[in-house]
Amino acid sequence: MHSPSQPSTPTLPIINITPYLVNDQSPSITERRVATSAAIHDACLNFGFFYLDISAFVDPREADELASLAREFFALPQDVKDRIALKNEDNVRGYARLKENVTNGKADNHEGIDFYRPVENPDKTKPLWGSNQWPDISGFRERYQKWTEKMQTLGLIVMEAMAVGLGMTPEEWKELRSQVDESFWVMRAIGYPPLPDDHDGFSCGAHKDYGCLTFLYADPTPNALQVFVRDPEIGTSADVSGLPEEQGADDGHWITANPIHGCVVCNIGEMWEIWTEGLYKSTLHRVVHRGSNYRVSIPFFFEPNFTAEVKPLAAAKRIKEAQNIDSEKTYKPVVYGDFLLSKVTNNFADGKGKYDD
Ligand SMILES: O=C(O)CCC(=O)C(=O)O
Ligand SMILES: [Fe+2]
Repeated sequence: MHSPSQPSTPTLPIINITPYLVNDQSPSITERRVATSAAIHDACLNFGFFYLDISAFVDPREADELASLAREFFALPQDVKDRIALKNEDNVRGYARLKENVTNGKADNHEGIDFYRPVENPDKTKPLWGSNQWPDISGFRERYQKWTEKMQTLGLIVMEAMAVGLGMTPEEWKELRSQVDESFWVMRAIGYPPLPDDHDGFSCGAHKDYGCLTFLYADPTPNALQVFVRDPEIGTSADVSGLPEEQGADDGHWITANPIHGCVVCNIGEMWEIWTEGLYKSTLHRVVHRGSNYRVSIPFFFEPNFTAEVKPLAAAKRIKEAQNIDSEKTYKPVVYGDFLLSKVTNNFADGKGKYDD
């Protein structure tokens, strides 16, 4: 029970995507779609995070299988895992050892494999332009590739639901869709051994996702993912030490986002901040896994096309004007591929990790 002086901990909304899956234009479905879109809009305004019930879209056992395959890979001897090391390729596709990635200056207590959208004419000497490296485990590549296809379809579905939530016209949605229909996606399989008490850092340090939409599947391990909820009323009770000032200045606190079977955790990345000129904010999150088991998570990052021009949307401007919301800062348009390239190259030069700004 909460004492009267303690604010109750908010929980992230659970939103079911089913109304957008059925091919039916009846008034009742339209009504349900509008309600789904309104719920996503509210979640993006208030949290930047929500649970998306996708059990009508994929069999949850498919995701469980991905986690088992990842577990099988992470259990291999170090030298076998290193055969698909990042440095064999373009430095972004492949395996990173435990503590290899650094966030906010501290080593992350996880290992992982990253896959990106395949490119035409791969050339591993060019940043981001290499080939994916697949573990030599039966069924791994096939199952993961199937997941990337499903998550790309889901990405377009959720984008459409968001377009409706923002009141976009069909023409505006068509234009936005053309910026994300060949998503330069990233998929990651992450393995988290328990965080030792004396580790100076986190399982995954606090960061915002930089792209468009993240669909995170995680195994059932509780008390691992934490989400920073802004709340100017409460003031900061959060440990934001070690964060860059622009990330640590907000008032709020950390809440735990435990996995819900049949759902992925969905959050918005910084491209949505540009599209909406800050109406939707991407939200800090981190992983603190102190349990005794080995945790596996599989985030899929649905990103804009490499050539997408990400610029403020008229629909978001209309909402801001109607509600007299001023922009706190100006959001400069970016070409997504250029943004990603400069992030990847700067980060290598500065010794920063993939989660750093
Ligand atoms: O493992 C998790 O729960 C979160 C991982 C994450 O935030 C990321 O890879 O961007
Ligand atoms: Fe993240």
